[in-house]
Amino acid sequence: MEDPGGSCEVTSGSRDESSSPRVTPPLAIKMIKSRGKILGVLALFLVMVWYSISREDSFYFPLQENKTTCPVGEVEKKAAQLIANYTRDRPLFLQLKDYFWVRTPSLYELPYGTKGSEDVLLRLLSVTSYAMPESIQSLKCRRCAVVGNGHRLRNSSMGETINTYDVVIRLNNAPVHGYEQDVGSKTTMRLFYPESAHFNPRRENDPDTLLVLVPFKPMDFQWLEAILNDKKRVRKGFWKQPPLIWDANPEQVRILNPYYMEVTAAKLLNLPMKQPRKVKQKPTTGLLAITLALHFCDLVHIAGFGYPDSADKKQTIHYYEQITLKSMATSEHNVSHEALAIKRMLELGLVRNLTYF
Ligand SMILES: CC(=O)N[C@H]1[C@H]([C@H](O)[C@H](O)CO)O[C@](OP(=O)(O)OC[C@H]2O[C@@H](n3ccc(N)nc3=O)[C@H](O)[C@@H]2O)(C(=O)O)C[C@@H]1O
Ligand SMILES: CO[C@@H]1[C@H](O)[C@@H](O)[C@H](O[C@H]2[C@H](O)[C@@H](NC(C)=O)[C@H](OCc3ccccc3)O[C@@H]2CO)O[C@@H]1CO
Repeated sequence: MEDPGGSCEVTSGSRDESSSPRVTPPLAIKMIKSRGKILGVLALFLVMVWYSISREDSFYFPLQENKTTCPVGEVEKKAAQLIANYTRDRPLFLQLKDYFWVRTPSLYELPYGTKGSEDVLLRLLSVTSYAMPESIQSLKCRRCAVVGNGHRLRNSSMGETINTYDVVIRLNNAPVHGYEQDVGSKTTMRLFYPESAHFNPRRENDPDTLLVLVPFKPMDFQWLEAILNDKKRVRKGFWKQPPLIWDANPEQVRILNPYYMEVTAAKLLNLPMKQPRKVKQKPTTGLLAITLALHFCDLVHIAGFGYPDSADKKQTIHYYEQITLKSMATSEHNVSHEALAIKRMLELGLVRNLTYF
């Protein structure tokens, strides 16, 4: 008889092994085919799970983990293995009381301490705030994403994922406007120094973004004071012209505690706190931001970190502009040394990477 379905398959039967091959009815064929598909999908899923687990920088399931788990205490435990004398007791931002009432003398000058800058700080801290906003401080789980400015964010479609974190830390003048699909739009904190301040801060930040000044030299305080108190701007002493008009809400401005620069340099990069004049080396703002997150967050994921190979002269380094490693020739950073520090963090499971590294 002709197969009504028109496509009979010949299989080896199990009921009558000795007789000639059995003709399988169409329903059974469909079932076998769909079972095959299910098995295929399952196998693919298992491969993805295996791949995700085998790489410390899981990127298949960041959303789920980010949404459902709060690994309370894990960052502290692992960070203590990497950072000697690790403590969460130090305030993230400089506070007026340290310069007004107590005047705790700092051991170091900028960028590792505030020695010698007390007076300008007193003036600055009386016009800025220093507390962490309650909305951030009281988060049940501080899931943080630190977004580096690296080119590997370009066409990454990471924006939606990045926006799901409770705290999103961005750096310097890296734009979000026009890049939302790849880098997201939420910005909880932005770390910057005068030379890296965006000329249009309102466009690239949320109204409640904390604009965190990272002070590298005393002039950085002078710049902020002149802006906030509308004093005469000083043009000399900067390695690149910072904005002369900077339209930011003073209530959103904070000053980073140089303690975190000290920890990054001394504990993660083993840099001496006092360097000879000629051998100047300092951490990048990105590594500093990761250090900060390790002292504040319950979970730290990073994206957009990683420089091209030093031999690669053509590869652009940022997701938003066409410049190469050449632009960093006088930057005073050791990016391969930093890459090792980040790799150690990834290996420890202290941070996870949303892009590749
Ligand atoms: C010419 C120059 O001085 N460039 C420096 C720029 C520049 O001053 C600002 O972009 C403002 O224009 O700033 C730096 O950094 P930059 O602003 O380039 O990037 C911020 C942080 O992202 C990480 N990054 C960036 C690019 C890349 N391919 N891989 C990365 O991992 C780094 O951790 C980096 O810190 C800085 O502040 O650290 C470091 C750069 O050396
Ligand atoms: C996190 O560091 C920031 C950036 O990534 C660095 O490249 C930049 O380095 C500059 C360095 O800070 C400058 N030193 C001083 C004391 O200002 C150095 O100055 C040399 C100079 C001076 C005048 C005109 C041009 C160059 O220039 C470095 C950049 O080439 O520091 C950033 C934080 O400020």
